[in-house]
Amino acid sequence: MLAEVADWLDRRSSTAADWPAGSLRELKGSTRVSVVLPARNEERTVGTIVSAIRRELVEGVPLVDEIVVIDSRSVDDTAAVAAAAGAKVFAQDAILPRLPCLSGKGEALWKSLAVTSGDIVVFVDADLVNFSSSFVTGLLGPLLACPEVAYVKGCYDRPYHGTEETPPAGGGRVTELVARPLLNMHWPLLAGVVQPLGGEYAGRRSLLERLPFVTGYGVELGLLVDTLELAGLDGLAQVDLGVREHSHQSTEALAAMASQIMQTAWSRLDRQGLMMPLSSPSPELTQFHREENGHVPVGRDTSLGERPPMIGVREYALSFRH
Ligand SMILES: O=c1ccn([C@@H]2O[C@H](COP(=O)(O)OP(=O)(O)O[C@H]3O[C@H](CO)[C@@H](O)[C@H](O)[C@H]3O)[C@@H](O)[C@H]2O)c(=O)[nH]1
Ligand SMILES: O=C(O)[C@H](O)COP(=O)(O)O
Repeated sequence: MLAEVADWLDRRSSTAADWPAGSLRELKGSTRVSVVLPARNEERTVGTIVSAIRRELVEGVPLVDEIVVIDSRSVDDTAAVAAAAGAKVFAQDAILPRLPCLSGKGEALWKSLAVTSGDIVVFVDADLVNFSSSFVTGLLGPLLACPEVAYVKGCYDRPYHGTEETPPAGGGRVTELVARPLLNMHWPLLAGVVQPLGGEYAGRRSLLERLPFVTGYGVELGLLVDTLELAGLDGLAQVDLGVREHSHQSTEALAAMASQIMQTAWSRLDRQGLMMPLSSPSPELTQFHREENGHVPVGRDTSLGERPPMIGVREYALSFRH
């Protein structure tokens, strides 16, 4: 690990316990805070998360000014459950309706910037099964306390199939097998980020609106690399949020996520002119299903788009805000 990274870890690490809600109230002053949950078919978990934030950080210690759920083409009751719990709910495809609709989590996050008004935007996945409002306060702490910090990434332990004999660990398969090796290879300054793909992070609007967002699952890697470029390592902070449990996708589905993350890394390297002699990566992923007659190839499209910095569409976005 580079000496700068060790130094950054010393200076820019904290834990959620360092930022109790009461202590943030004064630091918040007139800063507006939005919490955004991107949600696709999360009716089982989204209500509990929204309710906890509303109860503890809107009605309790007033730190959060709005809770927004971006309904990402759910076919279940996500939107109704989130609204009943007290969130403002927007259908992803109804935001900025004059733009062609793209799909994916990154698209949901990018569009959230058009319908929220917080100076700070906190992103929380809607599939967490052990959510605590300290996830939000932990992410807010460094941003409210330290003007040089523009982006805060959560980190945690990630249980996966834990049993009594084996301690619960081993989650974050794409993180460990794809994202971390990629970052260490090409962006060693980001080697200190414990959970580069984690869905819980917060940023200042002034930064987020200047960043492009890839539309799919590459969004976290893209934001991290682009934040490093725009704000420098010192613009980033990391907060230990404890333990995170979420619903796991199949290995087959995670291969598509891995493909999108690699395409995002490629696009950032290409932007620096490093990939010039190589042809663009193919977004087609061939996987295999075992059938009676052997392994049958199945093609999966893992292509993803990219939205420009929201600041470029700000005027249009403002006219859409409620
Ligand atoms: O098209 C989509 C897909 C997902 N989601 C939501 O995004 C969140 C995370 O998606 P999920 O499918 O649960 O991703 P994970 O398997 O948990 O993937 C991890 O790695 C991804 C890639 O970096 C990150 O985007 C995730 O936040 C992180 O938890 C959840 O609330 C989803 O409902 C959408 O809103 N739209
Ligand atoms: O971040 C990741 O690597 C993916 O979300 C997969 O996580 P899991 O291995 O815990 O399901």
